[in-house]
Amino acid sequence: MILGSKFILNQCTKFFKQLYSTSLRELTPTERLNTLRRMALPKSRENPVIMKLESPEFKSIFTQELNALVSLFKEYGYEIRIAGGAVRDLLMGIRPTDLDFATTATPTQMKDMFTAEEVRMINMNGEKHGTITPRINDKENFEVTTLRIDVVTDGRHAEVQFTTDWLLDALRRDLTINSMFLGLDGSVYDYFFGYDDLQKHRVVFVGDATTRIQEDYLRILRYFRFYGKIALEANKHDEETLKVIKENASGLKQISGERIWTELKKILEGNFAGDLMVTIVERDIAPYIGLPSNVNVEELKKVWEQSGHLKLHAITLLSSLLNNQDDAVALNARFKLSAYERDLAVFVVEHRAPKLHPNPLMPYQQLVLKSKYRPMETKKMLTEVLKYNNSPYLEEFVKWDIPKFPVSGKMLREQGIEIGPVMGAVMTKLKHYWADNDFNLSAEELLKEVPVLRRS
Ligand SMILES: Nc1ccn([C@@H]2O[C@H](COP(=O)(O)OP(=O)(O)OP(=O)(O)O)[C@@H](O)[C@H]2O)c(=O)n1
Ligand SMILES: [Mg+2]
Repeated sequence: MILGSKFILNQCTKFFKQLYSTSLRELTPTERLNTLRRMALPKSRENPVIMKLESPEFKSIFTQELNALVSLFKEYGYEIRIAGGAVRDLLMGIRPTDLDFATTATPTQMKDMFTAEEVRMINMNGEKHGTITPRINDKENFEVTTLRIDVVTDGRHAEVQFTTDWLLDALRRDLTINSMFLGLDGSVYDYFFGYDDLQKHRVVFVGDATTRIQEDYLRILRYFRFYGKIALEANKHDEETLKVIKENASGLKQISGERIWTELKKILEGNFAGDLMVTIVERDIAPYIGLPSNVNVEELKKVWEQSGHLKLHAITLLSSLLNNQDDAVALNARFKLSAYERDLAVFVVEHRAPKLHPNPLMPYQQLVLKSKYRPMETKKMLTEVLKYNNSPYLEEFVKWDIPKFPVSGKMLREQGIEIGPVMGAVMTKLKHYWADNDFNLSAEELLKEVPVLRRS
């Protein structure tokens, strides 16, 4: 029985590969749809409606505006359903953050309909790929995308053909768990056993994994992100999927650093982040996403094991792979990090080596006042450093209030120092002196040092 189903699966996979070796582009539009459908059928469910959803999360998505949108499509005789991520989330009992809609109406049909009904449409950039965004009652926007197949993909951009076949739109999606539709009456349409995979906590591509990945190489990272989201155990990957991922990893080179970082960050913030990063490194994916070729995977393993429970910032965990500050600078060049993320990467690498002092927190407290960043920001970054090291003093450091520097500008003016660069320089030196003396000096004691510091 098991052998039998494996045989069928292999045959299907062969068939998929054969088809994609002759480009879809060479076929006529009708031939394309027919061929894809023929290919998909053996892997799909005969009756796609698997249940009726009635959960409170589902009910909570209905607003007056959504009801108006749905009535409009009904009136004009077009089908509309919720698609992809939101269906997955609802089936997991999660209220989705955003809803994507799919429809049998073409973009032109939608435009005609909304124009006739005097519904404003915004952001027409998506039209080429089938997306129209009506704004209902001047209150709520809905992204509605025409069912489509991807005719040509270069791994980043798609040339699309519209269709009214729901199965084919499901087939072009990345993972089975992301390929379901939800009718507004609660009917769940699941062509590729996404619900079964969700229940089994399995992350697998729709149809042929190679094809799905080559349509958009970012899907490699999406695989790991969704693994973190739905799997129950750290390292229970489908070996065949990992093999295909490894074979295609070099395609990630052509994906923009910003897109990679958006995805990678979510992996680093999710479940099993450290384990997933280890897999990413061990399957030789790291160099293609802009990580150094000689990443320190042992350090990552150590940090994950000791500090994984501490909710590390994505950058903190990622920094464990970096060998030095140059690596952090290179990472920023590829990922276009935010200013804080960039500073944090450099800072963690610079300060992660334990600092020895009879009073273990003192070097960190001193640094808060002495670093080039503002004290609050330095404290935040140092908290990450202490988490990185799973320091027993973490809690104490977080609770520590940054002491108020006792000397004011007015006091310095009374010492004959003019407002301006000289005062700034003296103030900084005084602050360092104060920190170096463990914050124990009073204003008078500090002011005594002014003439000395002025000369130095
Ligand atoms: N590279 C991609 C990106 C998206 N999709 C499809 O488009 C849907 C919406 O994409 P997106 O919003 O990026 O992801 P979600 O699955 O909705 O996840 P999230 O909750 O993070 O938004 C996905 O569910 C999937 O069906 C895809 O097939 N391939
Ligand atoms: Mg989404």
